[in-house]
Amino acid sequence: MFLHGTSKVNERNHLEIGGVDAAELASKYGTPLYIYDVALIRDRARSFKNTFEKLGVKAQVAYASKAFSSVAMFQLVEEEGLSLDVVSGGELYTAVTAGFPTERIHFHGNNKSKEELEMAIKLKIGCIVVDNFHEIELLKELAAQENTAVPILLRVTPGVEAHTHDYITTGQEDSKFGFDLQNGQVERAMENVLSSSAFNMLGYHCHIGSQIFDATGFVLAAEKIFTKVGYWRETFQYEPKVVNLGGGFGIRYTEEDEPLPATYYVEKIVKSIKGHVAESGIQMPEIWIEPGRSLVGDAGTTIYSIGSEKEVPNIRKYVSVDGGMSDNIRPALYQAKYEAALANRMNDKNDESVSIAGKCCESGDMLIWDLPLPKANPEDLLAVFCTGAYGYSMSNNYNRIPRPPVVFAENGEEQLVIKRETYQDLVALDLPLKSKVPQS
Ligand SMILES: Cc1ncc(COP(=O)(O)O)c(C=O)c1O
Ligand SMILES: N[C@@H](CCCC[NH3+])C(=O)O
Repeated sequence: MFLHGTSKVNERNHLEIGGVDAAELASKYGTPLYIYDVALIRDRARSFKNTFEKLGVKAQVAYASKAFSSVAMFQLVEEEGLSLDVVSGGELYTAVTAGFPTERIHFHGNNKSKEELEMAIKLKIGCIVVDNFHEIELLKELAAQENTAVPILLRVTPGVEAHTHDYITTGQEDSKFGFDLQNGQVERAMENVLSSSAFNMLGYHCHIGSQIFDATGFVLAAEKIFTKVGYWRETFQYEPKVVNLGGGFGIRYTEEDEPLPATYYVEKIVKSIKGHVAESGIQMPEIWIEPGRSLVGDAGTTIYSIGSEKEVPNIRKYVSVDGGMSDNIRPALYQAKYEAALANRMNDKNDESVSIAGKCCESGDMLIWDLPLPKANPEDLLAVFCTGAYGYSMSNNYNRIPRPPVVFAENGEEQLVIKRETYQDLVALDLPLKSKVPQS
């Protein structure tokens, strides 16, 4: 078992996060429950920011809010001086509700609606990351309507294969995202955008994928963009003020994962871009990045109660918990692996190997296969580590299971930042049937 950030085992043999006893939080708020180690999030944020500062590079670190978005989370991001990447009207609305400075918001997405774009323009957000030709046309219309020039980055697909799960790689040539670097799409987009008063083109964006464990892909993506920068300058008399290399920095879910510190990625990216800048003779652009998982992933822990068990003789023992793919779809979607321990019996000896089943009506709702664990009893608590990214944000109401609450813990204090959904919430949008069975 390995613990992250401020997590430790306290004198009661319980898991403690941010100085707060996780078992006590479970009894106060019920299970399942997500707990975030706020100090760890701050630490990660500062590490990205400070490295850029030390290297003397103008930068923006934008939290990719799809990893975990909530009003309190966005306020924490604002406190730490990061920018914010949103991908939908809903994330944008949450940011506004949190009072997040709109000029530090960047808007992504491969199919933003006209309404979403209008909302973003009216809010005067920092930039829209333009993904495709349809979006260029929508933005022209809206810019004219609002009588403004929209700050944009062009999302470029660099043709770089990130070594990660197929569903979370995005920079390869065959991708739904962005303008292809290889086949003239970027030039067509630039021609269009640079000749229009609707846009203030800040530069280029690319994102090669997620849960990546080396800097090579980022360096390669920068190289692919900069190979063309000279040509673009000649053709369009255009130099980027910003180069955004996206997110995707990997974290340690299990002992097999070997993540690199934020400093390493940032140093490699900055070194590579400085080299290209010197070679091409352009002004040093600002460097932007968009970490999501690496800011919040290992700061989150989910606490479940143990329930039923089933022994399949000579094959395996299933132990079920009171959540599952409704609060963590990653094992089912990406075969993602997690570590876990009994939160109320942390240092007890492991007696057996069990497989942790969720409570959803799906055979594929398995959270962890073959987990070494002490013999668990109903009402013991299972802590699944590293659920801070794409856990709550991808949670759902399958089987009409209410979403769990979220608690922030820091310096021995806790605060509830998202309430547990209720059964009333589940039916709040439902309307009764109008029609009646025809009478014969
Ligand atoms: C455009 C973009 N930026 C940033 C991210 C954040 O990625 P991660 O959470 O892996 O850092 C994503 C998600 O993969 C993304 O699609
Ligand atoms: N949701 C994914 C990552 C994709 C992020 C969005 N581009 C995960 O849980 O790993």
